[in-house]
Amino acid sequence: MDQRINHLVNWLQMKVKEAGAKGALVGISGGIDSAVVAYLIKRAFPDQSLGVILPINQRVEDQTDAVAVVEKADLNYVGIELTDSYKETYSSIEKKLVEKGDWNEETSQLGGANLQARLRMSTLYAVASNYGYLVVGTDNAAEDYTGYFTKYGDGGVDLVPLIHMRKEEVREMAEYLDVPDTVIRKKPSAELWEGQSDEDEMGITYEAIDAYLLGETISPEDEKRLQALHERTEHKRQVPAGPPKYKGE
Ligand SMILES: Nc1ncnc2c1ncn2[C@@H]1O[C@H](COP(=O)(O)OP(=O)(O)OC[C@H]2O[C@@H]([n+]3cccc(C(=O)O)c3)[C@H](O)[C@@H]2O)[C@@H](O)[C@H]1O
Ligand SMILES: Nc1ncnc2c1ncn2[C@@H]1O[C@H](COP(=O)(O)OP(=O)(O)OP(=O)(O)O)[C@@H](O)[C@H]1O
Ligand SMILES: [Mg+2]
Repeated sequence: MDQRINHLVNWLQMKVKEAGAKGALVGISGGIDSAVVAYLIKRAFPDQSLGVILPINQRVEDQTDAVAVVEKADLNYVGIELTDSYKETYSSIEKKLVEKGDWNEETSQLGGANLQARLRMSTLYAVASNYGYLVVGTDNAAEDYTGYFTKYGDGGVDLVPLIHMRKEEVREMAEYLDVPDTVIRKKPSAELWEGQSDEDEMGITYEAIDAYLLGETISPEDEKRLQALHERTEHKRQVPAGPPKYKGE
């Protein structure tokens, strides 16, 4: 495990150097993926790394866990409360679209959730530019395969060190790094609305996704679900599409 961690730490150092940047930061949610990245950037850049805690209607337990992570990782950190900014932006959008008679109540929960992720992304880039740091993402192999992230939200980052790691491998690394127990045992959640759970929303367990990624056989229903998620989100793993170059005249 030490070698695997060193491999990621060396890679982070190389990419930051290549970019001419000074260090790296990550958004800290109180969840396991960002906790592992917190420990990795601390190892890679002991004096040039930052954890950024960005609460939006966040449960107190998760904020406590986020602080426990940065303190245990000995990572420099800053907290920026985004609840009011989010509420103001969301309600301005809602007000105008209601006035226009175009407001779609059905898509509003997901629209609001993705706005939260994109507001965090914009904030992380503003903070990163202040320090001359790169923004490190937390997507793992299971989230990447299923497209379970917000395009240009939590998916809008510079580097993705965990991209080849199954959720189970993230957990193993978290245990090895001594991430706080409550964070390791917590049910994975994007926390974008009350009671949200990754597995409930995806309609498949991480265990099944991990097994599939390992080449093992999973139930036909799970495989069908996984393929549907993967295909539907292919656009998120690509650069934005443009038309073929016009060759006339
Ligand atoms: N074929 C296509 N080609 C090009 N673009 C396409 C497209 N289909 C949709 N789009 C665009 O993509 C948008 C949909 O993608 P997107 O905006 O990402 O939204 P969407 O995939 O609908 O929702 C994001 C999902 O990720 C989850 N999430 C978000 C954030 C964090 C976490 C977490 O685990 O912490 C999880 C969230 O709960 C939700 O299930 C559409 O509104 C459209 O603009
Ligand atoms: N309150 C928050 N403050 C700062 N960053 C956040 C916050 N909420 C989410 N993020 C960022 O969005 C990323 C995506 O969230 P996601 O839920 O997938 O990861 P996680 O919370 O670290 O782990 P888990 O998937 O097990 O919940 C987080 O890793 C973090 O970088
Ligand atoms: Mg989470």
